[in-house]
Amino acid sequence: MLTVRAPATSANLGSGFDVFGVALDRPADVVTVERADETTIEVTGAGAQYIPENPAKNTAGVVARELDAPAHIRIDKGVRPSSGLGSSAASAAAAAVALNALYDRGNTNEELVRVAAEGEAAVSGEAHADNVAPSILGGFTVVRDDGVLSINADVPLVACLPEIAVSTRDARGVVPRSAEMDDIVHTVGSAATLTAGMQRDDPMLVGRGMDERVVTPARAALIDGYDAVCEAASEAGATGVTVSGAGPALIAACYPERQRAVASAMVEAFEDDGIDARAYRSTVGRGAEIIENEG
Ligand SMILES: Nc1ncnc2c1ncn2[C@@H]1O[C@H](COP(=O)(O)OP(=O)(O)OP(=O)(O)O)[C@@H](O)[C@H]1O
Ligand SMILES: N[C@@H](CCO)C(=O)O
Repeated sequence: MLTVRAPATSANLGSGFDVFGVALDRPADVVTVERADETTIEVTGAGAQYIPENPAKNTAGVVARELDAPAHIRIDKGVRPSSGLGSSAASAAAAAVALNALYDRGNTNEELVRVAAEGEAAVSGEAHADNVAPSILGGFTVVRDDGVLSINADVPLVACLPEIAVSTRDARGVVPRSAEMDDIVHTVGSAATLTAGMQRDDPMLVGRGMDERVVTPARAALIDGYDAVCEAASEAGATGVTVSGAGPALIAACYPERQRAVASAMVEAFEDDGIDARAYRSTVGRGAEIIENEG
């Protein structure tokens, strides 16, 4: 029996649609695996009632199939589904790390990112790896077709999760199919600024680098209260705010001394709009870890 904790993540960070991701300190999924003749899944925790236990429809079950590693899989959800905090990815990442160790498969973490992305494909229709990469590797990650980079960074973040659901499938449906050249140039400038900010542990550059004009406005329209929450976060000292993943969570960067105020301002702004919300204060966190191994 083996247990792995895999963290929530925030994908895109505005300018890095389907490319950038970052591991958060919390929340996290905890996945326990035991060898079995065929895969079965049991889900408890946040939003468990919305998550299929059929292995073909659960990201962890798809990972077990991809690794040819049948197991009884217990998923304790810390990351609520349809949150924009990489819920389906956290289970996929934890299962990949756990089953790779349980069956001694010897895959590298980079190989496990590809396996876990197949789990994501099963639920969202596309194998984007920008949540599973940081959930497995930790840090700030850059995913391309030809590989994945991970760098450690020390930048305070606030993820604010309102009590509304937006499915990744729906949020991918509103992404424009084309963009104007000046918006593309702007996005490249932002993405480079954000990457430099992560390298330098500079919250101002990270926040400025979140600015993006094509995907974010289309997604923001699906999130009640978006403009008011961004404004409140900025007034409280956020250096940048954007949609986390496919939403409805928002992610903000800030200096350490402003983190508490930014978190409160975001929650209050959602509440002023009649929407309950909670904030997670985080830094750029670690990736999936084995927390129990009973041989
Ligand atoms: N192990 C799992 N954990 C969570 N959701 C799962 C899992 N397996 C399948 N799903 C399904 O995946 C969907 C949730 O994934 P979705 O990508 O919409 O949310 P998310 O992972 O929180 O968002 P994002 O990718 O934007 O951060 C739900 O339909 C849920 O039933
Ligand atoms: N890059 C993905 C992350 C959500 O799974 C998206 O924004 O659709």
